[in-house]
Amino acid sequence: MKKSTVTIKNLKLNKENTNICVPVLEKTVVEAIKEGKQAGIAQPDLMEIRLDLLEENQLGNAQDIFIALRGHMPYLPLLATYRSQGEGGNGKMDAKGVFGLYRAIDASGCVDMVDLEMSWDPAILQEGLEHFTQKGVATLVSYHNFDGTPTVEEMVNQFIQGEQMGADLVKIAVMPQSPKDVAGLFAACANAWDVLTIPYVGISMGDLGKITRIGASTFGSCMTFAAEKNKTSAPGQIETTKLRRVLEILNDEDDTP
Ligand SMILES: O=C1C[C@@](O)(C(=O)O)C[C@@H](O)[C@@H]1O
Repeated sequence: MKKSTVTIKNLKLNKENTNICVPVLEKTVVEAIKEGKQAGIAQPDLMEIRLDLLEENQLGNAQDIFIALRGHMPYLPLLATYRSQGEGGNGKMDAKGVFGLYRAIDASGCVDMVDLEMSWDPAILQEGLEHFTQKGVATLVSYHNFDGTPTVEEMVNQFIQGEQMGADLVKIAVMPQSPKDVAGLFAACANAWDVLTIPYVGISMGDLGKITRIGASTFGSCMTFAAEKNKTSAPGQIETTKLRRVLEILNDEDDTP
């Protein structure tokens, strides 16, 4: 059953609310715990642990990051992401390996959401979606293109595909080559507003696309990725506290003179 709002703890993910997600990008479990606690001070709405950036010998203990951060910030939803090299990350494992890693980490009981790439082997992607749905872990199906921006129609189709696969949320992050591409991403989100039931995330990356990290709230994108100072996981990310301020100005109904 498709839901228009995904609720995790006090967080509501839907097109009426834009939430700030801050990624943790460290090489070791110890550093990731330290950085996660530090990033939590700016009070993001969600935290993403980028497992693909951990050194390989750290992956066996990756669940300790989730356990420690849950203990430190019990209210904060945690997203597990292993971004493959093909989609702009550092991950070398195939979909089967990533599914296994997510399952191992989920044994901690501290994972609220997992990122599954649309480019995964379809059978494993389906298995992953069913497995985590059954476990009550939210599934975010994602598509990234660091080279360019597909047509509006293609992006809308990707949103629709994510919903049809049975994901709880769907995300696309694309690279603009022109202002027209940025407008295209906004157009795809505006269309998703009408045709999609599940919550969605749309990002146009780089300096050119920065406006989409702010304008997300106007176009129904339920999540925008921010960064700790000098710790961006993708080009164009804005610092958490600065982004929060801008979103507050945009969303403050009493602020119009
Ligand atoms: O998918 C995304 C979005 C992102 O690529 C961005 O552009 O903000 C950043 C990644 O950490 C995250 O997994």
